[in-house]
Amino acid sequence: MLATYRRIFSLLSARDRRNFLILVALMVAAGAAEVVGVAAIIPLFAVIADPAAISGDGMLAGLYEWGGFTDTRSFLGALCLAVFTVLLLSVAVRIVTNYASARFSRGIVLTLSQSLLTKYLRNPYEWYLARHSADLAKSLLAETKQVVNGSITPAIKFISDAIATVTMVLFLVRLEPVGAVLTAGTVGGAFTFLYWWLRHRLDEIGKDRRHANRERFQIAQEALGGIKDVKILALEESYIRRFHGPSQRLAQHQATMDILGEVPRYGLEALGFGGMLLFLFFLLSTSGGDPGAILPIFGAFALAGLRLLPTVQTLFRSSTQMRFNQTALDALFGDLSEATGPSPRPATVNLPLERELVLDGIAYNYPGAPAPSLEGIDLTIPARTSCGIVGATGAGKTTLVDIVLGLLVPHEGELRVDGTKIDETTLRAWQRSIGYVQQSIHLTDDTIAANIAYGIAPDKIDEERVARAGRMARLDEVVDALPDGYRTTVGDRGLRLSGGQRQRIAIARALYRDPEVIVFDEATSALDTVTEQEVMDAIGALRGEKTVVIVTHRLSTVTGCDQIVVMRGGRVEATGRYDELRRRGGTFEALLTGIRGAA
Ligand SMILES: Nc1ncnc2c1ncn2[C@@H]1O[C@H](COP(=O)(O)OP(=O)(O)OP(=O)(O)O)[C@@H](O)[C@H]1O
Repeated sequence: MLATYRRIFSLLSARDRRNFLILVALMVAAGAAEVVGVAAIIPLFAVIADPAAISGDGMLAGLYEWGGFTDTRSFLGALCLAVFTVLLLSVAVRIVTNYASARFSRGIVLTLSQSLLTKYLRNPYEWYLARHSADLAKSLLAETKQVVNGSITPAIKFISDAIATVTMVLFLVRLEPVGAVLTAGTVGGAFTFLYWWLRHRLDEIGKDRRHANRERFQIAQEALGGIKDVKILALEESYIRRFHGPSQRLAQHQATMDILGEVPRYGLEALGFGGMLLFLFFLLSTSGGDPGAILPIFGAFALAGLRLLPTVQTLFRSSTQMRFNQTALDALFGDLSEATGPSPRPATVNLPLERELVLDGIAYNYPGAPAPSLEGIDLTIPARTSCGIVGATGAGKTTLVDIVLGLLVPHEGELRVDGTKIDETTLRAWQRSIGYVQQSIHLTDDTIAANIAYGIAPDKIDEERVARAGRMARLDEVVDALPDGYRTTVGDRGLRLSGGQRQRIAIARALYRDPEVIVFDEATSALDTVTEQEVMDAIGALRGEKTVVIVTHRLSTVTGCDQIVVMRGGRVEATGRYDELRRRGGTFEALLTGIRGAA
């Protein structure tokens, strides 16, 4: 349990820690208020047991006189009212403490998911290569909630209940040491033994709950993300069945956890009742059988027991919950404490490409890959020219483009823009100069304009820029035919648009920020030849104005390029214009005649 607290504390921000200390102070006040509430009953029972207590020189007699009471009945009535008020006040303090605890826990969900998203987004691109996006989304949304509900809230509740219990037990010890120590020892011992006995089972189901939840997210993402394949291959039933297994495990583990946390309640009620009878017997035998002498103490113990029973039960429940959710907490802690690389400095200006882009002796190895994916790449791309990168599958085209985009950092060699080396100090400025179009665009369910001005707040969208980017991408002919023009909604993930239209939106998106360089990564591969021609016309219109890099399988896409780079096995095999390369043969000739496997 200490490990849970250590982890939780390390996840809290300085502000959260400060608030936590305030919360603990409130909990101590609530514990004290509870004791006062119970202690208030003692004078009441003392008067009931012995009305003579109001005469003489005791505290009760003093109160009787100070209040100007004339008979025992009215004094008892006033005492009842006072006890009730004290009890109400103690309940009010408890409500305020519980409210503060709940607010504190809810606030942590926000802090945690925010820090996790910050951590994820600041990680370099390479970090994402080894991760499943469904897993990240699950951690961000579902697991943070699970950790807060299952670990942090119970941990806070545990402290609050422990403070209340300890304060009350200390008060009872002062009142009647033997009875108090015996009761606390029996109940505490029974709970500790039960927790010890259940701990391995809780670890086991806690671990499997996390696995089952991960499987659910993966299956849901696969099924909903690939809905076309699911429909065509009639995989609906198979996915429904696959989803059922982990969902059932998840529900079962949660139910087991709930019942394990509740089981001792029934035992505790019986134990409490039996204990009270035993205590009564003990008091009667030690007081010489005088019921009047034992009534105040017994009353206080009975009331304290009434207040403590649910508290002790929650103490146990909180500890089992913490144990059950330890795996989720550990995983979240692991993600949050993972070191991120240095964040590239933000840039406010572009690093424009005026003369040439140089790749000098570039080599790159994917993490864990046995062989380098790029080696000895020397390449010069003059500004405002077009460069086609071709090669068989696995030749290293995408890796090369990711290096140019600054997503991957080369292990050897360097990338230079007009002589400036691209490193973490210049990366952001370089990336501001690049527009990127990939094979399939991720469209949001928003207007065409918002999709072109991707990532920009709706009130900041520059409509003129949208129209200009649209014109350059040859999108205006499509948009002009729509009644709402650029304000037309594209529908979830662009289902209402054809492939060519979607790709033209992708080009317009890349052009919105008016970049000097525009990179097309298999941007036309998924299109038919007629649609490809439309998109190629749009790309052709950029020639001479922008530096264009086109990665493709299809040689028809690069016929007009100023330079074509032929990749093979992670190296540059040849460079030249289309006709030159055709004459030279080699991989280019093989690609031309459709022979694959040259990589
Ligand atoms: N995340 C990765 N981890 C390990 N190896 C990788 C990873 N991505 C690519 N590779 C390897 O790097 C090499 C180059 O891959 P790359 O994707 O750059 O080729 P490509 O020419 O773009 O292929 P394609 O035309 O099929 O997209 C391949 O051998 C591939 O297996």
